[in-house]
Amino acid sequence: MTQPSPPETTPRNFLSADEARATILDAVSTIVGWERVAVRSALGRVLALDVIAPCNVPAHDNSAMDGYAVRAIDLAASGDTALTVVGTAYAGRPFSGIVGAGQAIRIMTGAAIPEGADTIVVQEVTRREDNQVFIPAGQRRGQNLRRAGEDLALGSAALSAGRRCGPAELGLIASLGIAEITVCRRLRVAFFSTGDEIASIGRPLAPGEVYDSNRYTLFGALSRLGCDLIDMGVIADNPAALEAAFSEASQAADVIITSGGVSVGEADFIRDMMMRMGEVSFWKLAIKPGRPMAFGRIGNAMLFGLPGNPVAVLVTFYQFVQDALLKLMGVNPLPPAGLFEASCSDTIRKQPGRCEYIRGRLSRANGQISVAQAGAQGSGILRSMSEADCFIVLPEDCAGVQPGDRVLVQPFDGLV
Ligand SMILES: Nc1nc2c(c(=O)[nH]1)N[C@H]1C(S)=C(S)[C@@H](COP(=O)(O)OP(=O)(O)OC[C@H]3O[C@@H](n4cnc5c(N)ncnc54)[C@H](O)[C@@H]3O)O[C@H]1N2
Ligand code: MOO
Repeated sequence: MTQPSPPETTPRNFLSADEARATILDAVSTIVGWERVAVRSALGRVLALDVIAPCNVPAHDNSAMDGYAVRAIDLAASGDTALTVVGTAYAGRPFSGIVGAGQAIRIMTGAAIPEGADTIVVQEVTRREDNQVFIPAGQRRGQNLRRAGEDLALGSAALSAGRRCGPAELGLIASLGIAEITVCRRLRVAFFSTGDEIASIGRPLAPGEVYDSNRYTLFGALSRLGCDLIDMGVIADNPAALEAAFSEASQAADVIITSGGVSVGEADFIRDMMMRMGEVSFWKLAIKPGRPMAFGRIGNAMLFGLPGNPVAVLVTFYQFVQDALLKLMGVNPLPPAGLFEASCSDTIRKQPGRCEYIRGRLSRANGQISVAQAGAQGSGILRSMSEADCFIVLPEDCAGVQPGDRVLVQPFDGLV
């Protein structure tokens, strides 16, 4: 990996979301290491090598329809042509003879095209009388055939290295008869929460404490990416404990993600410790929520110090960390941001100068997609994050939104 060299920022020089994203992506490169896994275990994994087709798919020319396999040369230009049906071809049980002049074969979808035939006539347009079938004029030579290799040709790259396997990829690999493939090793991510006020679940809260939710949102986000997780719990604002945690994390993991203690407040231990142990820059981002963030490395591990506020954790994770993790995991190209435009049904007040990620809900009426705010937008309010199904992304220069204005929307879920 190249050394990260994030730009310096001052309170007057906030880093834009695009600059932060570009700096982070420049600083990370794919981890080294791969393993062989069975096809099903490849779900969510990233291909380390191209998958080269060891055979044609389909393996043989076959029929796309139930009907009759005929020779186009036998068919009259006008009127019906009577052909003699001399056999049947089923999927998996081919007709082994040759289709001669004036002959036809009854054929089922998926059955191999018998030798001699070059055209499939769908059964609905034909008329059958005993062993004779009448074919109307107007058939096209080669119609309703699926050619050998038309999906995947022998020797071609069926999938490229860098592709993350979803359901379609598993099916594609299986269609080639491949049982095991080579994928990048899993990314190891260590994460912990910081702060004296943060309590682990399972015990009553002492005065001034809050339950640790960040470790659970991060657990969810990281698990969905298929990372190997090293959950290091809650680390108190104590130099010795923090040093031990950062040291252990940097040796065990490719990436360290923390929450809390990156702003200018009382948690200076964490900032000092990050600075002392690694090359870390503290950024003020021109975004809301998620303004303070630390980025750099400790030893060989990349470090993302996310802000403590629970929604700020998720915003910074999805806007900056997730693509970096995907790049480290070997994903290439990275998925598009998935932004589209919708009509906003709310008034949203906003100052220019920072990009805001508003929790929104999409709806559809009369063929129009519109979006509304999903409730209170404070950066500690997880409830609206859970009720939202998208971010409304208001760019830096936006000075507010009126009902009916077009806004950019980033949906949380893709279809596949
Ligand atoms: N004078 C300034 N104060 C603050 C600024 C600033 O620029 N100047 N930025 C504000 C913003 S914006 C954020 S975000 C926070 C981030 O600060 P920290 O990263 O140092 O986070 P903490 O102070 O530790 O915590 C903030 C908030 O979040 C709660 N928290 C922390 N960890 C968890 C957890 N694991 N689970 C649930 N809740 C958590 C914590 O109790 C605080 O309420 O700073 C602002 N202040
Ligand atoms: O920017 Mo802070 O991350 O709003 O809460």
